[in-house]
Amino acid sequence: MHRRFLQQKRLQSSSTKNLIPIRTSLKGAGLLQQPVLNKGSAFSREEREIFQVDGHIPYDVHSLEKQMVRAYAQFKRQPSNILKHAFLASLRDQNQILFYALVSSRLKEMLPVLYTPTVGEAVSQYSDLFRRPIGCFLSLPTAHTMREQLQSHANAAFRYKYPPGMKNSDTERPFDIVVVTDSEGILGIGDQGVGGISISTSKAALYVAGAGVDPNRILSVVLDVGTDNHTLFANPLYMGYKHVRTRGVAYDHFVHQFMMNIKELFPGALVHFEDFGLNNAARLLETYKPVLPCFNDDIEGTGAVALAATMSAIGVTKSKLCDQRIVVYGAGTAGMGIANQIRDAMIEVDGLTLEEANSRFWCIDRDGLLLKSNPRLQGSQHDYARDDEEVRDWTREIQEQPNLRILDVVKAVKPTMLVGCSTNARSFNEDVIRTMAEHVERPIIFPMSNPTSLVEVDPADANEWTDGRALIATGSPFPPAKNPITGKDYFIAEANNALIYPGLGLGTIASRSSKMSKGMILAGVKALASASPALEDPDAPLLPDLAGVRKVSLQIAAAVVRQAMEEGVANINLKKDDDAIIEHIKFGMWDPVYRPLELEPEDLTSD
Ligand SMILES: NC(=O)c1ccc[n+]([C@@H]2O[C@H](COP(=O)([O-])OP(=O)(O)OC[C@H]3O[C@@H](n4cnc5c(N)ncnc54)[C@H](O)[C@@H]3O)[C@@H](O)[C@H]2O)c1
Ligand SMILES: O=C(O)C[C@H](O)C(=O)O
Ligand SMILES: [Mn+2]
Repeated sequence: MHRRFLQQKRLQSSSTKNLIPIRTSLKGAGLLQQPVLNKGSAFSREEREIFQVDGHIPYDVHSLEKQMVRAYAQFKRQPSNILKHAFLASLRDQNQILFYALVSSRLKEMLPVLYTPTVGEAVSQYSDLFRRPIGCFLSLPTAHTMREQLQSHANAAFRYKYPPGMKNSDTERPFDIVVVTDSEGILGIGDQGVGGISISTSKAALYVAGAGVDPNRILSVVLDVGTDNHTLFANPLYMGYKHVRTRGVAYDHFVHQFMMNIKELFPGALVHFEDFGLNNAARLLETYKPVLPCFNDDIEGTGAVALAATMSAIGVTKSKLCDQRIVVYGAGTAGMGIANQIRDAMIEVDGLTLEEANSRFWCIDRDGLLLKSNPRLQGSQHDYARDDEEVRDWTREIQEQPNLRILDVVKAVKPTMLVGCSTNARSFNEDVIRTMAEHVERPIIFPMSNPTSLVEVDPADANEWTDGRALIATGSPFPPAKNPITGKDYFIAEANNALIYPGLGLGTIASRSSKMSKGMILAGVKALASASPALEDPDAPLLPDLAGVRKVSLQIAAAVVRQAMEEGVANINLKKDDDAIIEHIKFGMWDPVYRPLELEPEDLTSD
C-alpha cells in the first residue's frame, strides 16, 4: 500500500499532477456556480456535453490564457484601486482558478490592490462594498452554535475527489490553516469590526498566490466581538455586531471556545493570528503556543521579515548583529516582535547573553524612551526598558526634555538602525534622519508602518537626507528612490511579513508539525536573508521583491521542514535530504490550472 502510494507520488510529482481528473456530480448551472470547479468559457466541448454546460454559456471555447486577457482588461478598466480590489473579490467568487492564475501572473501589479495598502480601504469600507460573504463570521451573540458554524464551513469547503488510486487531497483534517482576526488592530488603522474579515481573506489569498497552499484548505475567520469604532456605529449599513467591543473574561472565553473548537475539529491545523489588539496579541500567542500549532503574523512574521532585512543590511555594512544600536519607535505588537526576533538572533548567532542582547535596544512609545521607572511598562517592554541612570549621563540639553522623544534618543544613542512601528506618520522627520546620518556611514532605516499613509518616513526623503547612504526597508510598497549623488535608482525593499509568512506556513503544514517553533522561524529567516539581492550588490534592495515570493517561499518552507525534522516536531516520513524535501513540498503545492473533470460513476450509471 505504502509502496503504491510512493509510486503514485513519484508519478504525480511533476506537472502531470495538474492533469489528474477531478470527479464531480455537479452539472449545468450548479457547476457554473461552484467557483472551485467553474471554468466558464474554458469548459471543453466534451465537458460541456457531459456536464450539461451547453446552453448555459456562449459557444466558443476559450483557453485560460485568453480568459486572463479579458479579465485583466476588465481589471484595468476599474477606475480606482478599491474598485479593482472589489473586482478581484468578485472574480475569486466566480472562478477560483482564473482569479489565482491572473493574480499569480501579475503579482507585482496585483499585490498592492489585493493586499497592502488597498486592503486597508477594503476593510474599512467593508459594509458599504459588501456583495457576497467570503469567509467565516463568528459573532459573539451566536457563540452557542460556534461548533456547528465551523463544522458547516468544513462541510461546505470543496473537496477534490480524484479517481480511485490517485492521491486524494482530502486528508484527515478539513483545513490546514485558519487565518483569524478579531479586527482590533487592523494594520495601523485600528478597530474595524466585522470588516476585518477582509484582512483574513487577503492573508489567505497570499498563502495561495505566494506559497501554493490549496485555497480550499484555508479558512478565513473574523471573531466579531463588537467594535469601539464610532464611524462604524454611525453607519446604518454596518453589518457586524453593533455593540461595544467585548473585553475581559467574556472575550477570553469566546477566544478559548474558538481555539478549542479548532483543535478538535481541525486537528493539527495552523492558527494564524492577524491584527489582534495590543493587549491581546502577545498574551494569546503565549497562551496557545503550547496548545496547538499557532503563529502571530504581526509579532513573529514581522519580526522574521525585519530580522532577514537586518541580516541583509549588516552584510552590506560588514558589521555584526551584536554591533548594532537599535532604536525601535512604537513599542507595540510589531515593534516588540521585531526587537525579540533580533535579540534572539544576537544570542543564537553572536553568542550574546540575554542581558547583553537586550542592551542593544532603545525603545520608544507614547511616553517617550522606555525607562525602568515607568509604571506603565507591559510585556516585552520590561526587557528593553533602560536604566534611568543612563539618561543622567546624557547631555543637559537632552535630559531637560519632558520625556525623551525620538530626536533626543537618536542624538544620545547614535543608532545604527532605526525601526518604526508606531503608526505615527512622518515621525522620522528631517532632523531625526540627518542627525542619525551624521554618526553612521550607512544608516539602516525601516519605517514599517502600514498602510502607505502612515509610513514614518517616505523612503525618497530618507534617501535624500542621507545622500543616498541609507539602507531602507518599508512595510508598504514604494517606488524606487533616486540616489542624489549617483542619480541611480535605489529599489526599496518591502519588509512586509507577506514575504515570509506564506513560506513559514507552507513549511509547517508540509512537515505536519505539531508546532511552529522559534527554530523553524529562524531557519525561515536565514533562507529569506540568503535570497537577498544585496548579498551580491550593496546597492541592490535588502530583500527579494515580493513579486517573487512564490520562489522564495519554497526555499523558506524547505528550511522550515528541515528544521522541524531536526527538532523532532515533524510528522512525516522523509529522508533528510534537500532534494527529497523540496520534492515533497512541491508535491503538496496547488497550482491555478484547470484540471480535467470526470463524472462521478454513480452519475454515469444513472444517466
Ligand atoms: N511591515 C510589516 O510587515 C508590518 C507588520 C505588522 C505591523 N506593521 C505596522 O506597524 C504598525 C504598528 O502595528 P502594531 O500591530 O504593532 O500596533 P500596536 O498598536 O500593537 O503598536 C503600536 C505602538 O505604537 C505606539 N505609538 C502610537 N503612537 C505613537 C507615537 N506618537 N509615538 C510613539 N509611539 C506611538 C503605541 O502606543 C503602540 O505601543 C502598523 O502601522 C502596522 O501596519 C507592519
Ligand atoms: O498586513 C500587512 O500589510 C502587514 C502587517 O500584517 C500589518 O499589520 O501591517
Ligand atoms: Mn497585520
